Amino acid sequence: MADIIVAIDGPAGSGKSSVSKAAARRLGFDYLDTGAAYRALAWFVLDRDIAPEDTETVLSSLGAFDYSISIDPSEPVVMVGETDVTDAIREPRVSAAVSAVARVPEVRSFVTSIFRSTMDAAPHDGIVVEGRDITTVVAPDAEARILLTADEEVRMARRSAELTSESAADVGEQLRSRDRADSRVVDFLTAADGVVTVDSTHLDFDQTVDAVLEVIARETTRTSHG
Ligand SMILES: Nc1ncnc2c1ncn2[C@@H]1O[C@H](COP(=O)(O)OP(=O)(O)O)[C@@H](O)[C@H]1O
Ligand SMILES: Nc1ccn([C@@H]2O[C@H](COP(=O)(O)OP(=O)(O)O)[C@@H](O)[C@H]2O)c(=O)n1
Repeated sequence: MADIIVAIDGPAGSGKSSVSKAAARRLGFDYLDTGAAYRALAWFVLDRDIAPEDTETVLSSLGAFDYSISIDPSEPVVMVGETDVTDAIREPRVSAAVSAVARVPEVRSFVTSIFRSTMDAAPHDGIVVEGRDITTVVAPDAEARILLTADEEVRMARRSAELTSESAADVGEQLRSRDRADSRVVDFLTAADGVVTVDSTHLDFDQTVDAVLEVIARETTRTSHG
C-alpha cells in the first residue's frame, strides 16, 4: 500500500483532475480519478438501456459491472469489460446521467470499496486520490487532505475553454445543475475539520499545482512528526 495518501475534493471544473495528475507526476505518485468510476457506471447503465433513475435495476446490474482504471497519471485508461471507455465517459449524455447513479448509497459503498482496493494495491510511495468525498468518506485518514475550489464563473469559463461542441451557456448550465444535484448527497463545498482549502480563482494552472504541492509537503511533514 502507498505510504502517503493525498485526498483532494472539490466541485466540477475546480481543477481536481488536471492539478492532481500534475502533482502526482511531480511527486512520482500514482493517481486515482474516482469520478471516472461513477461516470463508467453511468455509461454502463446507459449502454444496457437502463434508466439511470431506476435504482433497483441499476443496483441489480452492479454484479456485471467489470470496471478497471489505470493509476498512471500520464496515461489514465478506463475500461468496462473489454471496452475502452476513457473518452466515452466524458460525453455530455454521461455527465447528464452520472448524478442519478452517484446519489444511491449502495452504489457509493460499492465503488468506495473498489477505490480502497486500488489504493491498497498502488505500487508507488504515494497516491493522489480526487473526487467529492475523498477527504471525508473514502480516505478521511489521508496524510494530506485538500479542498480545491474556484469561483463558479471561473470554473465555468475553464470548462468552456476546453474543446467542445457545446456552447458556453450549455456547459455552464450543465455544470451548475450537476453540482446542485451532487451537493445534495456530499458536501464538497466546505472544508471538513483538518482539510486545507486551496482556492485557485486567482491562480494560474502552474501556481495552483505549486500551491497543492506546498500543502502536501507541509501536511506530510506534520503527520510524520505525529
Ligand atoms: N488554476 C487554473 N487556471 C487555469 N485553468 C485551470 C486551472 N486549474 C485547472 N484548469 C483547467 O480547467 C479545466 C477544468 O479542470 P479539471 O481538472 O478538468 O477539473 P475537475 O477535475 O475539477 O472537473 C481544465 O481544462 C484545466 O486544464
Ligand atoms: N468521489 C466522487 C467522485 C465523483 N462523483 C460523481 O461523479 C461525477 C463525475 O465526477 P468527475 O470528478 O468526473 O466530474 P468533474 O468534476 O471532472 O466534472 C460527479 O458529478 C458526481 O456525481 C461522486 O459522487 N463522488
